[in-house]
Amino acid sequence: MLEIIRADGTSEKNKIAAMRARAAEVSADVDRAVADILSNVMENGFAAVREYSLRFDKAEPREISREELDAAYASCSPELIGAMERSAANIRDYNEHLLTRTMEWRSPDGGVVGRVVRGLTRVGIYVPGGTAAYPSSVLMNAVPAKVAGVEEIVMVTPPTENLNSAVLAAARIAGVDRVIAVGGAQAVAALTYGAGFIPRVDKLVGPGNAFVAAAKRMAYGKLDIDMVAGPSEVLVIADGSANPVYVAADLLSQAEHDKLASAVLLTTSMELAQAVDKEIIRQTGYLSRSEIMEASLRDFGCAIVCDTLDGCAALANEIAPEHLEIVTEDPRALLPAIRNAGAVFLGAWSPEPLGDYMAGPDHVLPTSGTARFFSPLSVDSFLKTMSVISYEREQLAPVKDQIIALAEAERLTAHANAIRVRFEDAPAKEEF
Ligand SMILES: NC(=O)c1ccc[n+]([C@@H]2O[C@H](COP(=O)([O-])OP(=O)(O)OC[C@H]3O[C@@H](n4cnc5c(N)ncnc54)[C@H](O)[C@@H]3O)[C@@H](O)[C@H]2O)c1
Ligand SMILES: N[C@H](CO)Cc1c[nH]c[nH+]1
Ligand SMILES: [Zn+2]
Repeated sequence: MLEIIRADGTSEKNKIAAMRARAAEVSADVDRAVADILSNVMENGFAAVREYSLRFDKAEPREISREELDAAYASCSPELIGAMERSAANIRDYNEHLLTRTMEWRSPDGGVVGRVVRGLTRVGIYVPGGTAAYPSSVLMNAVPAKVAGVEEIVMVTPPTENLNSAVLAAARIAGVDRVIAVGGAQAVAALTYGAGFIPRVDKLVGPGNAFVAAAKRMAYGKLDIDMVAGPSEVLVIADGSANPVYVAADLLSQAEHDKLASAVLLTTSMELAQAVDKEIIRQTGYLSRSEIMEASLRDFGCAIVCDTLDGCAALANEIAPEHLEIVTEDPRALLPAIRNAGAVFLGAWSPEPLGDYMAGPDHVLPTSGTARFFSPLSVDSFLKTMSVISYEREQLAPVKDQIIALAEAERLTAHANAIRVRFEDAPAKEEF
């Protein structure tokens, strides 16, 4: 059941504010719990990680062996392996197109300048596994890291029944170096401080529930993070031409992730909003995770009927959703009006699950309004760059006086000296 609101300048703003307030209420409780977990692991190391793992997931943290990965791969059906290989190939191709390459060129002074690109050394990837198994998230995290040339990829995921053979096979396909069965905020803490056999990493990426998202946010500074990728969200902008069956299905596809997931319809057609509501009830009737979907639609779902598509776009930019579908007569025409979204899906044949599993762009995307400033996970998330400067005497000579003038303006005489000594009659090397 979807609450339908007619936009009048106030009602829709109140609804958005109420959804935000509800999310903030949940996250205040979560933050308190996560702060305790982080400080306990910092003080007590692996013993604390183990205690939380037993408490929340009823299992010991452990490392998965190469043999287990091979056996898991062998036990998957050829169809599933084929689907994962194709998904991995599309993610690889997409990220190879994006890859920032090392570049060197001559500056206006004639010296050589440039930027060399390096993959990060050791990266942690978080693969969720509390209420569902996510082999696709293994690929979406690890393949871009591989394209970037990361030296060591350490994957963590909760030690639950969701750590199944598809997840392990995906790790093998993507070339993950180590798989450790540990999840939640305790996994984030272990990768932040190092705990027993769980190594400290330079950067931690990947989505997770509210506990994981809060832990990453709090750990930032001790390690780098990609973004806050928490409970899933979808926002559909549709006009009267949209098929309500498809729109309802797409909203439900994200509502099923989590009771904290959000699914919102912005439309110019009251008839469509009502038809989508009916469809949601019909489709929820035969889908398996109806309890989760009903809770997320109740607390974080609604349909808002606006006067114009530009009005829909303005509201969407304010919400800054993780996924934004545009299902209108001319979807591309609305794209220039969109500024804030993790990923935009154009038209009825680009449903959100296409992006979750296959198209190539990442499904690890910013949530909770952070698409205002965060970008999707990609090869860029795993790269760093260093600049390179290489001048010869004849290129340094014409700019020496200006460097000295700048150094003297800053009263940094040693800086000026380092230039000056090169152009004075210095003692010959042998005299030292
Ligand atoms: N944004 C994205 O790119 C993206 C992609 C895939 C999934 N998701 C989201 O990831 C989330 C996956 O959540 P999940 O729960 O299935 O798996 P998860 O691995 O993120 O979280 C499970 C962990 O949460 C911890 N936990 C559970 N209850 C706790 C409590 N009361 N106190 C402390 N810790 C607790 C447990 O340790 C458990 O291991 C969903 O919200 C889904 O929407 C997001
Ligand atoms: N929609 C999720 C990102 O919010 C990603 C995902 C994985 N599997 C299915 N969906
Ligand atoms: Zn999804």
